[in-house]
Amino acid sequence: MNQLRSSRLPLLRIQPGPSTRYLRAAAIKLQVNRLSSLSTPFQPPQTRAHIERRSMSTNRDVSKWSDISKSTFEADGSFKRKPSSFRDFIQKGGKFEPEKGRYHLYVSYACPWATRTLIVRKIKGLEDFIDVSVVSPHMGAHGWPFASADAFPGADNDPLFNAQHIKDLYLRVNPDYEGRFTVPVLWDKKTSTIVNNESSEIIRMFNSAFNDQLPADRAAIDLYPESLRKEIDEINDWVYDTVNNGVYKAGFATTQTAYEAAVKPLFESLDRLEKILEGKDYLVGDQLTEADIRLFVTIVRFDPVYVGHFKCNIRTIRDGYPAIHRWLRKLYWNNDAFSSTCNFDHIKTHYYWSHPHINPHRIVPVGPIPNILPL
Ligand SMILES: N[C@@H](CCC(=O)N[C@@H](CS)C(=O)NCC(=O)O)C(=O)O
Repeated sequence: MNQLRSSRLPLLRIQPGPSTRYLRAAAIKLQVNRLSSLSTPFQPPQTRAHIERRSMSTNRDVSKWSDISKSTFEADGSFKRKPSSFRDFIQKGGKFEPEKGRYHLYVSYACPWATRTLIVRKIKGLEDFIDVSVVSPHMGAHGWPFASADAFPGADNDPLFNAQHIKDLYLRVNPDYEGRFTVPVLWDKKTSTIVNNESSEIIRMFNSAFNDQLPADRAAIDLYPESLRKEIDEINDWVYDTVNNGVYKAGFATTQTAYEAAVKPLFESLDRLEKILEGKDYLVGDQLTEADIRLFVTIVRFDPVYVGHFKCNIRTIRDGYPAIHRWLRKLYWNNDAFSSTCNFDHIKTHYYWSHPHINPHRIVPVGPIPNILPL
């Protein structure tokens, strides 16, 4: 009782009534619980920075960046993608040396940008060099959750910190981080930081940084060969703007004008790609390059998601673009790097569930059946 009296806890006031005895017992139990949590005997010493970091990452309201339904759009109703924030490189002699097992890749199977990195990791045979964790496709108010927060089939827990969401990793690196909590994230276990969160740069690193340590046949695979760089850069440029990002610009537009300003160039670019791919297996030269990988991740999502969810419905790939369709199916059915990294359940669930501002009832359409046609 002495302890009770000396505590600063306000005593609960209980009005007399039929269940007074039950309430009084509950109130005493509550006081005791509060006291025992106050008198925890030993707390491991923590640095001030540690305490601040923890409280910043847990208490600060970051929903403006984590919750896509709170996104603010441009005044003209258009969607503008912000540049990625972490732009370091894995390279010999640099801050981030190419070392087997040092780096961890956080991805979503739903995300086209993240899937680029999975495809290149597989093509280059880097599975033993860089381990991967997959988030749940339900990107909600806190952004991307790990399985511990949302046990979706195929999702993983965070093996490094048991983080509940991708945002926890960003805030661990920088408690003041102001930006979107995107995947992919390439994480350095040695210095506990994010090396890079820009897929176009991660795939370049995977293409060459580990070559010295890879078997000769894998090291020889070059998805960005010197002789084709100019052509690859040129095609990447307009494909990024009008196709990869074009589907998002159409889907996230909040005015008719902004929507049409995105959907028309998108289909003009598909028409252009159709011509390029007539009688060809690859976009640039006669070999698989990063240009194919960067386009593939958008095209494989096109009929199952972008046609309906993002209103990119002037034509479908399967009915409107025979050359693109053949190129898509050849990559998917003939190369395991493309099919094994493609999870249509995660893809469809993510888009239709995660954008309630577009699809308020979160109903996932059943079709198209099948998601991708046989060759
Ligand atoms: N430029 C980045 C874009 C990555 C990106 O936007 N990822 C999306 C998923 S497809 C994301 O994580 N969005 C979370 C958000 O915006 O809150 C890259 O290519 O790596």
